[in-house]
Amino acid sequence: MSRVPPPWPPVEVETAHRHPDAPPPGTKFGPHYAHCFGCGDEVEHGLHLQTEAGEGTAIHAQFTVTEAHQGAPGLAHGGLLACAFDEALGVTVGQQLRRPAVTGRLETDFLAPVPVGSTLHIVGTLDGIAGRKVYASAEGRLDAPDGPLALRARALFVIVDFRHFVEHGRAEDLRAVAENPSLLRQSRFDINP
Ligand SMILES: CCCCCCCC/C=C\CCCCCCCC(=O)SCCNC(=O)CCNC(=O)[C@H](O)C(C)(C)COP(=O)(O)OP(=O)(O)OC[C@H]1O[C@@H](n2cnc3c(N)ncnc32)[C@H](O)[C@@H]1OP(=O)(O)O
Repeated sequence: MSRVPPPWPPVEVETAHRHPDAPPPGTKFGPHYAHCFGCGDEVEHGLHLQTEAGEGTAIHAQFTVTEAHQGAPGLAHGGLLACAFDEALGVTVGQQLRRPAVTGRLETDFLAPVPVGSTLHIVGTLDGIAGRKVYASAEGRLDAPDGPLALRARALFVIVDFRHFVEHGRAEDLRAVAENPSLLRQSRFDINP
């Protein structure tokens, strides 16, 4: 099987520029939602991905693989690694463009096994924008920002209206957020605008 990936981005794009209000490099973001599996601080066995703004459109993210994240004995489950990239790239798009967006497509190349106890260092960047379509990609390295390359991911995010979340979210969870807005750890998401 050829390992040569198809052209990326797959369509003609404009350069994606960071929004003037995007936080400066070094800003730590914290979780965006307490119950988010990728970053939430109230999800016991979640990924607890830590994210921080980088230069340009980059985001730096890290998470440590725990026993709860195993697929094979002592190795991270591939789906959870893909989840980490979904989250990291979602933060890249959300924070650098300051627009709500959801994942339309996510592809992941698993280049090396990721053992329990290792810390994955992810860098995500924006690759271009075409209307509502935002293309972003990321690399993940083992145990150090310049450690061995373990994963690569590419994703299409689609910019949506905030109504997307209100119309599709389960009513009791939306109610819980309305009653306790601090569950949205970053107050930018207003579920009742
Ligand atoms: C002031 C604001 C500040 C914000 C600050 C933010 C701070 C917080 C930071 C960060 C937080 C975020 C962290 C989250 C991280 C995790 C993210 C996730 O896991 S998201 C959940 C999983 N994804 C879904 O549940 C989507 C489910 N899918 C849908 O709802 C729809 O399919 C949707 C919205 C993706 C598209 O539906 P349509 O009806 O709106 O639009 P259509 O026309 O179908 O698609 C638009 C374009 O995209 C292409 N497209 C869509 N899906 C595609 C695909 N799979 N492959 C290729 N192209 C696709 C289409 O072909 C179309 O392209 P053409 O405009 O015609 O050129």
